[in-house]
Order: sequence, then C-alpha cells, then structure tokens
Amino acid sequence: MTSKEKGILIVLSGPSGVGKGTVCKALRGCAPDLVYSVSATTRVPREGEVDGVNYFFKTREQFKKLIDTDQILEWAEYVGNYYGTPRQFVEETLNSGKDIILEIEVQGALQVKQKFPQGVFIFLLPPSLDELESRIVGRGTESEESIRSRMSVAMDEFRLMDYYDYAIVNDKVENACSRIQSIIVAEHCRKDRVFSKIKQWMVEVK
Ligand SMILES: Nc1ncnc2c1ncn2[C@@H]1O[C@H](COP(=O)(O)OP(=O)(O)OP(=O)(O)O)[C@@H](O)[C@H]1O
Ligand SMILES: Nc1nc2c(ncn2[C@@H]2O[C@H](COP(=O)(O)O)[C@@H](O)[C@H]2O)c(=O)[nH]1
Repeated sequence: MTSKEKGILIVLSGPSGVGKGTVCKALRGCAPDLVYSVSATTRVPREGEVDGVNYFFKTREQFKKLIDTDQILEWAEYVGNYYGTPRQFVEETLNSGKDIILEIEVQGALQVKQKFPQGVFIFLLPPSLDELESRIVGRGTESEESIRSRMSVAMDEFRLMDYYDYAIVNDKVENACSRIQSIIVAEHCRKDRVFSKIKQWMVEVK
C-alpha cells in the first residue's frame, strides 16, 4: 500500500504592515492548491473582517480554553492581544498531502519550528523602514499608539530573522508572490522530500 506523501508546512512572517496578508491574498490567485490557515485571535475585528474567514475572533476566556484543551499549535501575545493557530486543521491538511501556509509573527513561528523542523520558514521584508511605516499608516486601521508598538516590535522581529530559511523583499506584490512560489517549487524538489517517496517504492518492490 502506498502511504500518502505529506504536504509542506510554510510559515510566512514579517513585521506588521509589510504586506503578508496582501501577498497571501494574491497567492490565492496564482497558487490555488495552497491551503491557508485561519488563526484565532482576541483582537477586535477590523472593518470588513469576517469571523472564520480572516480570523476566528475569540474572547480571552475562549482563547485560553483553546490552549488548555490542546487545540492550538502555537500562540503568542502580540501588542496586547493573543493570536494562535488551530492545530487540527493544520495537521489534517498536511496529512491529506496538501501544502499549508501560516501567516504568523515570529514568537509563534519559533514554536512551530520546534514542532515541525522540516517546515519552510519565510521572512517578508519591506523595501525600507520608511516604506514599512507608510504602509501601516496608509492601511488606516491602527491608532498612533498601535503603529508605534508595531514598529517597535518590528525591530525585535528583524533580530530573529536568522531562524528563517528565506528572506524575501515585498517590493511589488507580484514579485513577492512569484518568489514564494519559486521557494515552494524548490522545496518540493529537495532530495530528502523526494527520497522518502523513492524509499516507499523500494518497500513496495521488495
Ligand atoms: N508590495 C506592496 N507595495 C505597496 N503597498 C503594499 C504592498 N504590499 C502591501 N501593501 C499595502 O501595505 C498595507 C499593509 O499590508 P498588509 O495588511 O497585507 O500587511 P500585513 O503584513 O499583513 O500586516 P499585519 O501583520 O498588521 O496584518 C496595505 O495597505 C497594503 O495594501
Ligand atoms: N503567533 C501568531 N501570530 C499570528 C497569528 N495570526 C496572525 N498573527 C500575527 O499577528 C500580527 C498582528 O496581526 P494583525 O492582524 O492584528 O495585524 C501579525 O504579525 C500576524 O502575522 C497566529 O495564529 N499566531
């Protein structure tokens, strides 16, 4: 019997406002087979955000219960709110052979790296710090205080970039998208991933 090859877990991190969400949205068009993890958060929804689509919006009590019942793969507190990845959806997607992308901040990414060292960790960079700030400001969703906190957290995040496998610049959304797609294609060709399939052939032929 042939065992199904598992999908690849991809983590996309980068400072707030760099364009992770925008790039992921564009990826949906050019990489339709990629599955997107929807996180849980205690943050209040922004205008237009839909529960279950952008996030699963939770109270602090509900979020803590998810942690206590082992339903969260990783979680972190970011600028006063909790964010976490529902575990079951990620595991089921990988077991079904599909690739999944998690758009999460660095503390959570490091937890994922411990649990899935074979995952692919991508850090998205802005073309410059000025451009980063003008993207957060231009989005128009954050208070001045939140913008300051997010810019300050960004500096801590840059320090942890070394834990990532790839760093790509989001100069233009289409460039960032095609860079991520190239990484995914290359990762599928890594000999250790391909070799596990060949080993299965060897077992079958014996
Ligand atoms: N390549 C780009 N060039 C110019 N503007 C961009 C680019 N990518 C994203 N933006 C703009 O930057 C702003 C922030 O983008 P986005 O919300 O996707 O960032 P994010 O990294 O997901 O932020 P957060 O982590 O806070 O959710 C948006 O207004 C978006 O339109
Ligand atoms: N550790 C996790 N971080 C997450 C998750 N979902 C989103 N995030 C990150 O939080 C910040 C802020 O997001 P925002 O929507 O309030 O702007 C950003 O860096 C996201 O990538 C998660 O499940 N775990």
